[in-house]
Amino acid sequence: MRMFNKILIANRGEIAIRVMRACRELGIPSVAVYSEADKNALFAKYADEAVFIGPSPSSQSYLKIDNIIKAALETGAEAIHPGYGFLSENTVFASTCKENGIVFIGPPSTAIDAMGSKITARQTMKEAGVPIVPGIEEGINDPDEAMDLADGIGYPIILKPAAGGGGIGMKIVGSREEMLPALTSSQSVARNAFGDDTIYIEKYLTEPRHIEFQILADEMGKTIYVSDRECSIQRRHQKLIEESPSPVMSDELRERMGSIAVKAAKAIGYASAGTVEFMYSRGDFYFLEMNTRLQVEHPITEMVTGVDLAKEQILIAAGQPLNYDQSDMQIRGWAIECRINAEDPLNDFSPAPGRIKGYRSPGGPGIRVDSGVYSGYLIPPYYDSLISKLVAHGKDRREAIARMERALYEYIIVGVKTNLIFHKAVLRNARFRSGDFNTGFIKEENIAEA
Ligand SMILES: Nc1ncc2cc(-c3cccc4ccccc34)c(N3CC[C@@H](N)C3)nc2n1
Ligand SMILES: [Ca+2]
Repeated sequence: MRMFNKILIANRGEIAIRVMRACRELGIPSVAVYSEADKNALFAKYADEAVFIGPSPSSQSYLKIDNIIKAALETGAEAIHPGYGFLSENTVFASTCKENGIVFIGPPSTAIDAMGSKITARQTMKEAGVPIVPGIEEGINDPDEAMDLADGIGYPIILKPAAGGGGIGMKIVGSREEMLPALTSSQSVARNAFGDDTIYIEKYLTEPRHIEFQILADEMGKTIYVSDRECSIQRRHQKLIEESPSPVMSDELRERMGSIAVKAAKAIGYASAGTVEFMYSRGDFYFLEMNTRLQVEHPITEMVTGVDLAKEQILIAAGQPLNYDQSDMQIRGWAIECRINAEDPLNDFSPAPGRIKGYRSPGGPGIRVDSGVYSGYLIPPYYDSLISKLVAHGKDRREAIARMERALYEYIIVGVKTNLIFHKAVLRNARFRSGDFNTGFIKEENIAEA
């Protein structure tokens, strides 16, 4: 088993520090890459080495494959961890690493490709026996054909761009009469957003829950599910509060969904950490998509299982067999994560960068804060507005909620607007506390007026 001499983290902020912590615990030196705007950032100071890779805009720094490869070659880093976002699901980057003799800490690029297009993903899952939402597998372009297919599926249906994600260009269609205008508008949105107006149709599930399964797979094909996560508290497809396990989960359902998630991963020859997303509605669940990267919300899985997912990714990439069997995955207690963003709740939650003048993060029993900021830090406007992930673990959901509320009130961030007030409002909301919610929660509960 080869262990890397040095790992370069091709990311920034909290996730860069998270991966550097795993490196440090494994005794592996880390290399940070930073842009102009991040020259004073915590992650650049935390690493053993730091390399400047370009101007502030992501397109000239964190997305610039050549600059990152050059930094790895110059520092002699044998492996690169991409984190999430940026190049983490970019197959050209994964292949370029390989061509330069650098290990990409993540799945084989063939697995990333398999999940890249929603249509091929659906077809692959269907063949693997993974339940997918009733619909059609190939894209449609002919309106008349679309009308007949929609009749076959039964309204309401939802139109989805094949090349897209994050809900862009999706249209819910309630009846035959609405079909044509909806198809035309969905196609034009898809053409503008993705340069590809291929649309496919699915049966519309009314306000499903978003439940996802963390997967770990080694390079010999051994694959396990680690824990389930409930991610239904979202605004415009941005997750805000996640928890593990899901309030609707039972041992039986977990075994059923987990085994399907493992089947999905095996069908594409997956290796590393990955997440299979499902939509859950009235006891039925359907494959939504697979994320071929470590996700923002991975800490809640770590808190209830004790598995260090970033470390496991590194060991897997070094060719090690999985340290765990499925029977080792036991969920202990409950964990909740709140994404603390620098955004203005009174201005439609738009990003609100600026300088943090006062900062004190919460602590005490069951609290974990994964943050990339400090007092005096200037939050740049070029990247996402994530300040930190506040995670609370308790012996059960009630204690996890009580600890999260305590931590939210302890959290001091002065000088920038944040969504702390929004999280406080959700945590005290009766429907949230009952666990009986779905992806329609934010709209229905009008939390935004917190
Ligand atoms: N057939 C069918 N029925 C209902 C759906 C409802 C949503 C949806 C809509 C709104 C918020 C969501 C949050 C998490 C998961 C799904 C959603 C949905 N999404 C939203 C973006 C993309 N991840 C898939 N697809 C759906 N597909
Ligand atoms: Ca995805």
